[in-house]
Amino acid sequence: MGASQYGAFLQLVDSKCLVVGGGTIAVRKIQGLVETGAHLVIVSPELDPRLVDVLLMGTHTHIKRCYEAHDVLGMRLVFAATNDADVNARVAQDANAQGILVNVADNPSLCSFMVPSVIARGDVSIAIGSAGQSPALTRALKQYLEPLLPIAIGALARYLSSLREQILSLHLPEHERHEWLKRLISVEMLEAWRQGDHTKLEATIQQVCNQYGLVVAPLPKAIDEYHHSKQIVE
Ligand SMILES: C[C@@]1(CC(=O)O)C2=NC(=C\c3[nH]c(c(CCC(=O)O)c3CC(=O)O)Cc3[nH]c(c(CC(=O)O)c3CCC(=O)O)/C=C3\N/C(=C\2)[C@@H](CCC(=O)O)[C@]3(C)CC(=O)O)/[C@H]1CCC(=O)O
Ligand SMILES: NC(=O)c1ccc[n+]([C@@H]2O[C@H](COP(=O)([O-])OP(=O)(O)OC[C@H]3O[C@@H](n4cnc5c(N)ncnc54)[C@H](O)[C@@H]3O)[C@@H](O)[C@H]2O)c1
Repeated sequence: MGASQYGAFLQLVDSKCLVVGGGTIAVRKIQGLVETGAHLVIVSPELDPRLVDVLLMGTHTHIKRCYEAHDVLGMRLVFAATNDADVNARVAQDANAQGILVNVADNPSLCSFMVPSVIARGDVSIAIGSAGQSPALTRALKQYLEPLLPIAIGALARYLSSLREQILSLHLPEHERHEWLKRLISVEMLEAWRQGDHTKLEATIQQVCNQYGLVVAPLPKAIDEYHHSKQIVE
């Protein structure tokens, strides 16, 4: 079955994003934004104390007043998260008039994008959504899937990325290159690695790399980190 909404991961470094409102829901949206490198402008007469640390980072701004139409100008994304439905609807209208993507916390029909539930492990993440049908289901699904994604999967991605760079630098014919890169990891290897058995992954990587005379770094530290993170989680 196809999806009614289009999934995408946004690159927001140095982009200005507006959050209208400074309560519980604004805090949640902001927590998901701070690590992206976006510059946040928060317009709200009141501010949840949890946002004090965010402002101390020095790259974000708080404008202590009610929303005004010009606040949306120059923004990449806009979040309407006040507890006033009329204000949220106005924010949506103003953002739409400027062609800016807008998220409206209390009205899915006014959203031009919805915020997914995210399982994040460094650069590896899973985003889950229900097109606004049931945020509670979305959140439960995240909790259900979370144990499947070890914390060290981010480190494994970095390891595979360095191998991939080496392979790309060999300038092999496209078909051969793709075959190689696909052989480096599979569902079976991932599952074994997740269970703490890294031999399959190690053997395949060695075999593939030896074939082309590539020097492989010793066993990915990711494996050690995996055991370590497992101990922390358990
Ligand atoms: C995923 C997550 C991301 C985030 O917000 O960061 C998110 N909602 C989360 C939790 C959550 N939200 C609500 C509950 C109570 C249970 C329930 O209502 O089911 C719970 C569960 C809880 O809190 O446990 C209430 C709620 N939510 C919306 C409305 C308005 C409406 O539907 O009319 C109301 C009713 C307010 C009221 O009752 O008046 C609307 C939206 N919420 C969305 C996202 C978008 C659709 C996502 C999707 O496609 O599923 C959308 C459309 C717009 C948006 O906000 O982007 C985050 C989980 C984060 C995490 O933990 O991982
Ligand atoms: N999307 C979701 O996941 C979700 C979940 C629960 C609730 N909601 C909805 O989100 C909305 C916000 O909920 P909340 O718990 O954060 O509310 P809240 O009362 O904690 O915060 C509201 C914030 O809006 C600010 N505000 C009010 N009028 C404003 C204006 N004119 N301009 C700028 N800021 C203004 C207030 O100062 C306050 O900081 C509610 O409508 C709620 O129903 C959404």
